[in-house]
Amino acid sequence: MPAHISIAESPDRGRHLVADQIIPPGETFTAGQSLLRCSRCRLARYSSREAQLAAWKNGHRAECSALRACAPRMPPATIRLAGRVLWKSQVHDQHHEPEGGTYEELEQLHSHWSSLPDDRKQSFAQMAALTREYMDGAGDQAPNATQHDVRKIALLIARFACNNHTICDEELRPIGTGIYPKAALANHSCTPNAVQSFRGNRIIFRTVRQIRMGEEICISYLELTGTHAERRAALLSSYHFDIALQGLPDPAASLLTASVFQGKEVKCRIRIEMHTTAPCTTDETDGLKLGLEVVGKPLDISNGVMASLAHSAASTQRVRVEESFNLDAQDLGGAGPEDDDQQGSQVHVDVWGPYWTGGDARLEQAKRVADAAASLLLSQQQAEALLAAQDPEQGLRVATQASAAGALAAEPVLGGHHVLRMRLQEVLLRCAIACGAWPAALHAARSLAATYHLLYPPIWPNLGLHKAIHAKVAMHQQLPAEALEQGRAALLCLEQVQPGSQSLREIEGLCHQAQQELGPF
Ligand SMILES: C[S@@+](CC[C@H](N)C(=O)[O-])C[C@H]1O[C@@H](n2cnc3c(N)ncnc32)[C@H](O)[C@@H]1O
Repeated sequence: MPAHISIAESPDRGRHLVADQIIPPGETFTAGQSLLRCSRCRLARYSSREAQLAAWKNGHRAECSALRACAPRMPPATIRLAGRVLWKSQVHDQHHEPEGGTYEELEQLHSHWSSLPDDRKQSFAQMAALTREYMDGAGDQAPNATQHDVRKIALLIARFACNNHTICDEELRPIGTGIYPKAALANHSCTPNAVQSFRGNRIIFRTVRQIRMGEEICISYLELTGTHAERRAALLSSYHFDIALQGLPDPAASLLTASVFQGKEVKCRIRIEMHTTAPCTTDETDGLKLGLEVVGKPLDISNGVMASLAHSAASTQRVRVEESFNLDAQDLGGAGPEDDDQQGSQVHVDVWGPYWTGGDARLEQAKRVADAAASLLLSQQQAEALLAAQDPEQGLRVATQASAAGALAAEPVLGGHHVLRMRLQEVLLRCAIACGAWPAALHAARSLAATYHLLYPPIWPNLGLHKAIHAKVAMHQQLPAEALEQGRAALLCLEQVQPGSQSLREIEGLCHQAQQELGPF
């Protein structure tokens, strides 16, 4: 661990990383090269002859025999990774402790075995049996049965499930998975103050805002544009902890779900997510009782915002509604952004709305929302399928039609920043780029920029990459001023989270070209 970061432990969050001093934004620290890595390639790749020799000594010799024994088939990534870990654990090099962590450190990580449902236990046990079979293929290199019994391997695979990192390239495309026992000590937050990136098989953490002394360093285990419900379900099923219990009021006692974001540029952002829940009390005024709270502080929301909340708060048991709003500081009363500690952080507000209990008018509205949401979802799925089938033109047609239908509706039921609209625009953008439809791509890039601004922290890799794409598309459309503006914004972001990357160099070149086209003035 770097000198200014230590490991702490608490009953509710387990072990976690804590800053021992103020850490400025953009600071990097490596949590090590992977003890083991599965690159999903056919053959292991090495950066140098020394690395190759070291890997041979560290277990690749056995791995190579096992891989040859099952060729031309290739074991799944998890099984290969488990094999690598176990072969490597047999080699005890007393002079060299792997930078990423030791096998002993790996064994201390959570497996959550006792809380796993039986079908998951069974599936891990099956994978363990297959790992054993694969490892036996190494012949005289195979581990002996007592060293690596199936139960032990199943526990190891369960540990992978809640500690692995997905290794991504610079464009954030997944290229493999790795286990990093030291980096695995970083806990999750939906308002992370650090982000992980990869250079080769090395994992690097970067701070995305200033971290106070004593503050926990957290990354996000998930894509941040996922809805609260999606994030909650994924964290519960894969990582066995519940974000609903963290700083949120008891769902049974409140009515809607939202997250308020506070940042420097946009003072406050509110993200509303609707869930259907068991019917609960409503007040006499409009059938809606808002139980809003910002991490324990009461939230005083103005009437105008209450009206917008009420407007979006239509839901049925089938459909979840999520929208993002810009709020002025005064809308947030006592929870305004003057508190410096809250700058750039996201504050959750829980609001639950059993709208179907509100009489015929509410039911009618809920039905319209459900129909609009279902149509957006269906079009998005169709466009994704067409893109995957190498037919981006058709995908673009489907997505454009659905997008236009929503925009042209006399009274759009779902707002412009609705999560389903965002997902439709994402596939529309990919289709448009794939078939060179630059005007459509530019339109989608602009509309996504507005939504991403509400959902991501100001410094975040996905945001930087989107601005880079927006800049490239604007350049294609011969709009150098827009390309320069977006390119510079992308540079500001990527310099902090991906310094030295190829994308960064490309955008520097693009900004230079846009500047030249604009001329000296
Ligand atoms: C990758 S490990 C992080 C290190 C872990 N705390 C430990 O003690 O080994 C993931 C596990 O940490 C715990 N965890 C991570 N983030 C958490 C959070 N925000 N709240 C509670 N527990 C969390 C969960 O048990 C999760 O399965």
